[in-house]
Amino acid sequence: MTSASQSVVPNSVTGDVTVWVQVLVDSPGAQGLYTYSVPDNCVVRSGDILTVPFGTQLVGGIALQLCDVLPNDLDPSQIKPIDAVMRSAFFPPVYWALLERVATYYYTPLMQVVRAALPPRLLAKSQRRVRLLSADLPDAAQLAELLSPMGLKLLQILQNSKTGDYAWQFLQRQKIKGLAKTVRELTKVGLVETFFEPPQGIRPKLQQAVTMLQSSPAQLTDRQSEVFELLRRRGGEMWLTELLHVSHASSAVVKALANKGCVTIAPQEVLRSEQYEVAGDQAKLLTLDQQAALATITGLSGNAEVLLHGVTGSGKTEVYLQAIAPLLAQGQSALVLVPEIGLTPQLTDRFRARFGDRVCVYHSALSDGERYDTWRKMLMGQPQVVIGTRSAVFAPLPNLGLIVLDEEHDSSFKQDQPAPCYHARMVAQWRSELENCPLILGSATPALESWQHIRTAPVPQRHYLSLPERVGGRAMPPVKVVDMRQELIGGNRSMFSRRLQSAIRELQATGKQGILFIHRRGYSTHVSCRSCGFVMECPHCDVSLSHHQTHPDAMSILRCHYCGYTQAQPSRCPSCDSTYLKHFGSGTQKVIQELKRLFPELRMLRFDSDTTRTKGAHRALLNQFAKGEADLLIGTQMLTKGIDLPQVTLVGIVSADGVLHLQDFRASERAFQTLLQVAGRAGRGDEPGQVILQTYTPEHPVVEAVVRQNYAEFVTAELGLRELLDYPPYGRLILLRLSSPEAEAVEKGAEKVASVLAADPAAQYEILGPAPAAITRVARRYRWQIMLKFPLDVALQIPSIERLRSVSGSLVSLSIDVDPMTIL
Ligand SMILES: Nc1ncnc2c1ncn2[C@@H]1O[C@H](COP(=O)(O)OP(=O)(O)OP(=O)(O)O)[C@@H](O)[C@H]1O
Ligand SMILES: [Zn+2]
Ligand SMILES: [Zn+2]
Repeated sequence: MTSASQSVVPNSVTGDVTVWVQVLVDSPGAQGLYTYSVPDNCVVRSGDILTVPFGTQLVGGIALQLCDVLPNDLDPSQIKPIDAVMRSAFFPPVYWALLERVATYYYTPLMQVVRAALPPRLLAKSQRRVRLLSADLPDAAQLAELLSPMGLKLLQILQNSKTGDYAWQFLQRQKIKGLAKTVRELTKVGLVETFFEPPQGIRPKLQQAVTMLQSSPAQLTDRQSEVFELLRRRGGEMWLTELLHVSHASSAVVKALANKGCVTIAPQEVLRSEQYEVAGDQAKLLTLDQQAALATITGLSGNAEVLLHGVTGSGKTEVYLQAIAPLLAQGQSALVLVPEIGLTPQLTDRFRARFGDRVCVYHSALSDGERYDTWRKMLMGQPQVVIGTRSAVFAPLPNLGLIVLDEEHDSSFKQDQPAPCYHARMVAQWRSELENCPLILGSATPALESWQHIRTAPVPQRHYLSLPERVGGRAMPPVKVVDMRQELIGGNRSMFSRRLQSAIRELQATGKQGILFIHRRGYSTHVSCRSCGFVMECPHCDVSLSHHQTHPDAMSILRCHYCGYTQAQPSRCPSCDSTYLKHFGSGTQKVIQELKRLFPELRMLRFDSDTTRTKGAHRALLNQFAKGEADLLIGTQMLTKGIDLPQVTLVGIVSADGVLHLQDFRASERAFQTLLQVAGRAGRGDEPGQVILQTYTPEHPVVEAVVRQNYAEFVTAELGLRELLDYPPYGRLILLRLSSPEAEAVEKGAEKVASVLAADPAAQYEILGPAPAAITRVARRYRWQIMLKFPLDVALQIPSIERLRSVSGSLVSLSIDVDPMTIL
């Protein structure tokens, strides 16, 4: 594939030079680019959305590249013309350059990247229609002279349409010879145009609107002038339903106004978006550290990268807000990326309070219709702030002035599957280069990669900015470690230490609130037989089943967190028939049951992916908690981030061990980040906070680092270990994942792929594996992997994927993960 960035050449058809266009075709059968010719009367630019003939169909496509020489293996007589230009200059050229870069770096076909970037079904099922442009046609004699017989026939058909338009497929059935040519003929003389109708379900939503036409019409009835007056006071335009509702008038009254020529009633596009209501808010007086950071950021011009390293509660968000405000005033837009939807409500509220409806939210939990509308709003080019998760890094914002990645260390910025397995931080770096705008990476616990990237290379465009203290001189909450082995020795068999219990009791007494962090959702992590040791496992995956039980009398359910398999818990051990099945480990549900037993009065809210599945559930739960409707918020990973509630004085970590003992070279880094983030939720208001961290391994270096809350110290030690092993950020990785329903096929396939990799003369990598994945079977597929370790500063070059796929065998699927984050 060739680069689209060099191809902003408008089609200048002069003389007999034929112009060819290379098109990215949106059809499941399409691979790579296809060449079409551009008909004489047609102007194509790269970035246009086209329809092209493909096989027996007409499909959507995107013009990537224009050329005036045909690749020499192609026969000009075999090349078909494009059918029509549906939308001109839909995408700016730098946008294409970005998508191409993603495709190349992540070894993914460009069309797949396009699909990841575009809202769903934008091209896929769009329907092409033809419409009459004007009702006043020239007279019959003139038309007969102007048009071919087929042209006349088409015109007649369209005139018979009530709406003046017909679907292409309908017209094809009307026996018009050379429909495409005929439509072009009519287009050329300005009688018709073709357009894309968005797919069903995501077409623009229309609603009747009433618009005032005169300022003070005479001769109205009392009722009519009342309604008219109301409309005028509301700015002269209202939705019909709203006007009827507010004025208590009947639609006959409004119709009468329309008949008298005072108003029009016409359908208008409603842009669907999440409903919200927030009070306005003003810029805060910055602390000295914030001021210094903001001064650097606003002083940047063009491409630059900033690491904003601010401890939890140091006011990073306020810096983003004040950095964005002047951009909007200058007509530029900003993109703010956040890791998870769970923490967007509070953040989006803050942005909306400051910038009102110039804020758009874009994430995968929106309905297709909402996503489509948000896209349209973005493309309209008004200065705006888009807040979104990972995929919003592709938001087509014209005139981008700044990109912010909040909580940049978070692993949910990386897409694990499907391809492209991109990291939004990487894509944001490219985008800021291509758009020539600054990028801010914000975190209390920066990723080692980001820290190393900014700190080591003394490049003028990279800035390290620090906010070492909390706003308002608030203290960081002290972290108290409780050794759970000592508790056991002291006779406490509960999962709550005496210290945590008394802290919870104190919460209740003083009316404060607390957050309890548990590593796992569900009830317990696994179920096994005390008599024979049998562990209940998923029949489709090599993992143990988790036990779920919503309340003590509810049925016990076993669930696989990898494939969703669910079964009732048997009453006897399937292996030895004993009745001694026991639950091990504690999930959110078990913690809640235990707390209910210890503190019958305690009001609790559970916040994990089980309770936040429905739309708006995050916001509802957080609102309830913020309003003081519960004493304790109990949840998983999700509540480590972003929650900013001044009344929270206690954070309890029920067991740090689950986070500490993961088997991956990033385990320590992740554990440190998670624990420090969750600790940071305490003491953000006027009352000081405290953190109680329970563990069986208090001497673990990560626990010690969390107690000292010293990022730099932790990072220095951790970087030393990484350097010894050439792991990132001292080397780079590509993970090849193979899977198959056949155990033997995947093992053989992995070995063959590894031997091709080893035989590559250009190889600059070290091969680790092939080896079975840590979880060797998921959803009935056996999994193997091969890790390639590259030194820094060499290109991540591997043999072609087609080659690797061809040797891996037909039963095996192979995917490539560049810079993998999870290696399970
Ligand atoms: N200059 C300021 N004056 C007064 N209050 C401020 C100021 N800056 C921020 N705040 C408030 O301090 C609180 C913490 O700020 P913010 O949430 O932005 O911190 P943060 O650094 O993003 O924290 P975290 O990383 O923990 O999410 C917020 O309630 C915010 O409104
Ligand atoms: Zn048993
Ligand atoms: Zn399973």
